[in-house]
Amino acid sequence: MSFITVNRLWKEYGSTIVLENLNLEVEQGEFCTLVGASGCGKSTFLKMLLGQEGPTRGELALEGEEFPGEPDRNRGIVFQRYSVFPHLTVRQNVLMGLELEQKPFLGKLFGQARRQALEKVDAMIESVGLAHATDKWPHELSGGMQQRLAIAQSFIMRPRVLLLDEPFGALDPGIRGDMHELILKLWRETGTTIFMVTHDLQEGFYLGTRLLVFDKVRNDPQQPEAYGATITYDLPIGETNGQLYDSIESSVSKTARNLSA
Ligand SMILES: Nc1ncnc2c1ncn2[C@@H]1O[C@H](COP(=O)(O)OP(=O)(O)OP(=O)(O)O)[C@@H](O)[C@H]1O
Repeated sequence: MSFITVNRLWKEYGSTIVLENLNLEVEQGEFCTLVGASGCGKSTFLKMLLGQEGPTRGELALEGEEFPGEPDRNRGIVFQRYSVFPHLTVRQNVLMGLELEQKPFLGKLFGQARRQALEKVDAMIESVGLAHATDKWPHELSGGMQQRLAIAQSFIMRPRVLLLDEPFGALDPGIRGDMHELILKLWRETGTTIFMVTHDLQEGFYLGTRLLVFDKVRNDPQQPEAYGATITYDLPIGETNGQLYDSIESSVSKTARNLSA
């Protein structure tokens, strides 16, 4: 049995078909990168993995069990725009998840439990390279630092599945390189299964162990909502040649032009 099974999965909103007939088996610890034209349903797929959206038809299973219909601590997400709490310091932002997990009603830890939690928090802050900024507020941090904080917030909860929705899309190229090394380090250390959406095919090839291309095989210009996207390529990284790269890029660009026409 695979860790994650996606079997004949469809997602529709009213008469709009967003995703059609997705089939996928993912093992624990894989790093899947998702690329595709804007509007092809990549974020919708992440929302289904998170439990924010349910399938219209088909099966989505975690270790053979139906995916929980609500987000839970097994699954974390990092968005492109910083999702940290502006009224909490770096340390408080990372501590918050542990406090809510252990004290769901009070949201506060005391004494020994708090000291133990803070040890973990400080180790995580160090691990993402923010040790010098522990007591700073989010507005005092650069974009890259805020994303480091969002990543720390997610990893401290030790999610089994981590969803990254264009997490580096708003960052400068130089900073993106540093973030790539950070995410690869944390992924190797934790063995978390990652799904990451990116618009950058090169980033997808560099980071993932597996590249999933979401694309529309059929497109009716008169009725763009009549057909959904599906997974047109599922490539183990390292076995891809330049010709295939060019053909993915041209197919995704063609769909992007159709969708924005
Ligand atoms: N709640 C909703 N109700 C109706 N339509 C929706 C809803 N959520 C998403 N959609 C539609 O589903 C399609 C896919 O959107 P989605 O955001 O998943 O695409 P995407 O591939 O992630 O795009 P991008 O790369 O621009 O973020 C879009 O046409 C969008 O309008």
